[in-house]
Amino acid sequence: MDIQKLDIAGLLLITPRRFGDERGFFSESWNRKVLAGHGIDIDFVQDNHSLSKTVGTVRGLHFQAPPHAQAKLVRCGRGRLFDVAVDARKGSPTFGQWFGAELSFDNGKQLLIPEGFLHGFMTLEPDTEIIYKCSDYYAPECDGSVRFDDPDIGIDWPLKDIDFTVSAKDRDAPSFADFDNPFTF
Ligand SMILES: Cc1cn([C@H]2C[C@H](O)[C@@H](COP(=O)(O)OP(=O)(O)O[C@H]3O[C@@H](C)C(=O)[C@@H](O)[C@H]3O)O2)c(=O)[nH]c1=O
Repeated sequence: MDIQKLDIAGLLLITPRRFGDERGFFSESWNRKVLAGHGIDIDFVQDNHSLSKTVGTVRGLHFQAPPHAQAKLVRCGRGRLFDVAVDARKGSPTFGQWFGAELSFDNGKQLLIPEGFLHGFMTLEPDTEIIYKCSDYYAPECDGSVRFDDPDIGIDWPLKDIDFTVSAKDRDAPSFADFDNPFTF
């Protein structure tokens, strides 16, 4: 398992080893002990799985506020997506900065996102599936979102001149400057 620390403290890009043979491959998609050996011991309690039918579907930027903040371990089950985490921790030296990575079925990469980040993604292929572990249960009363195309964050989304598929909630999300930010570093 290759574990790469990123420039924003707490974010990790993880590439599990794949054991290929004539049947296909085998891979450990999460191993608590291995991550604990790198100082990250997260008690994941919920797994999420969603399918996005069209290219250019955007979900996010989302977070859950304390006391139900969530760390997430994100991977792509089918297709290809651009996954993004935004540092929303007030006082963080990288506050407001974002990191994005292509996660695909083929590359098997995973993004580990601690509490205090906004998370979102854009699909790059039809029928793309995302699967992610969460460290707290869904708590709709703590659910929040920020506009995915907020100019203050300035995410360089890979697809530009297409009609994005976005939920009504995400279309009407507040800006990064205006959202009720519960996170500190
Ligand atoms: C997130 C979530 C949603 N739901 C329900 C609520 C709603 O009726 C339906 C669809 O919810 P949403 O529109 O919020 O789904 P979606 O836009 O896919 O929301 C997700 O986006 C990504 C980027 C994240 O990081 C996740 O934490 C989550 O916020 O599913 C649950 O039952 N449990 C959950 O954990």
